Amino acid sequence: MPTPSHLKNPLYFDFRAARRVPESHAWPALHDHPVVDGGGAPATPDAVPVVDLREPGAAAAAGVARAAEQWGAFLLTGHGVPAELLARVEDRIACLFALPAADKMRASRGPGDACGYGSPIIASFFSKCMWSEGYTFSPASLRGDLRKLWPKAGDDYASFWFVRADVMEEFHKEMHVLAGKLLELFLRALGLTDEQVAAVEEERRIGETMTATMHLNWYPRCPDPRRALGLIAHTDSGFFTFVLQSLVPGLQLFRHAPDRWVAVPAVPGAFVVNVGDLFQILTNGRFHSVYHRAVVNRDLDRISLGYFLGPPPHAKVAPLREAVPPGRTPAYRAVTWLEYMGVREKAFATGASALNMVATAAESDDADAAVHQPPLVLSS
Ligand SMILES: C=C1C[C@]23C[C@@]1(O)CC[C@H]2[C@@]12CCC[C@@](C)(C(=O)O1)[C@H]2[C@@H]3C(=O)O
Ligand SMILES: O=C(O)CCC(=O)C(=O)O
Ligand SMILES: [Fe+2]
Repeated sequence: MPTPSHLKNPLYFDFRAARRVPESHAWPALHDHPVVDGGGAPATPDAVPVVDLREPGAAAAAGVARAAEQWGAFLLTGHGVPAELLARVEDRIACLFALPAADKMRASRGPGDACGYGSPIIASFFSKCMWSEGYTFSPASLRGDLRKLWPKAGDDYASFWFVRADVMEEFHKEMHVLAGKLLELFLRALGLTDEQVAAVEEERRIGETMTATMHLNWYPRCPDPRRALGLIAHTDSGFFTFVLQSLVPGLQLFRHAPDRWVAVPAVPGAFVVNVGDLFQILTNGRFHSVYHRAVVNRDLDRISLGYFLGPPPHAKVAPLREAVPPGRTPAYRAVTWLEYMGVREKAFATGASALNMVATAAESDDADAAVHQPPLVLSS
């Protein structure tokens, strides 16, 4: 039988055909820290915090404050996005990744592009490859992008994404509203009163201008999961991220004292919320971004969706006045998201902390980015 053409494409690593993990995909130092279960009884040291949006305002705000200060992440339940919609979204994602390689490659993310198919941006900073594929897109322009990528949608691809873009659009609508609610809750969690929340929005227009980007991950089952890595340890760079993980767990959060990876349980219908670096800056370091990674599985494919919220790329983000203690200088200088991405790229090259690089001189000694992250020793 002739080899299907996509398997001859040297740019495409065919995870399905792999019987072992080649050197190109084998990561050193994956097991330097133990992995513990984050699904234990609430309030035990390793239990990932849960915030239920059905709780009365003050209780939810207190839960968010605790989680964002101590973990930089939490499981969000009671958020109101229908389980049935989430199931359709997961189904759409699975269909996308099941497309023939040639179709996926057609959407390849080129160097310098923010959106497209392939490995995420962070992969380019490492010489090893990750055991995953991804697709990044802006939900605001999804239909147009799909039309460009797959112009034949509607006939050849009739059963595929384009005709079902409505599912992702419906999801985006729900998430956009939820993101606004969560932003407000985060501000209340910082201790801002209703009036201060309104004044911050009036002055900074954070909620009004917040942008959303979606990144879908596919982690194919892997013949030797102890040697491979689905997604390298990182912090998300924006304000905050909603992660929807399938029923196959794989997301791990890094925790100190003692250093360990906490495996986030797969809770049906829940989102994981990650605090990102720009939110650490906005909150003057009160809420901290979370270092996390995704591991792979021997028997099961895993998919996840990241819904990333952040400022418009050229808007300056500086610590909120209300978050800076009286008489102190802000802990970080103002940066745009684009500028910060550049700083992070340099930080990856030198093993430095990007957050420390944008800390103000007066505060950089106690800016706590490095405290929450293990050194980046994985590049080889
Ligand atoms: C909005 C974004 C955040 C992200 C870069 C991006 O422009 C789109 C993809 C996102 C992602 C997903 C995987 C991990 C990550 C570090 C990456 O390389 O691409 C994040 C980026 C981020 O949070 O900086
Ligand atoms: O797959 C996951 O659970 C995490 C994904 C993630 O961290 C990301 O897309 O930034
Ligand atoms: Fe992430």
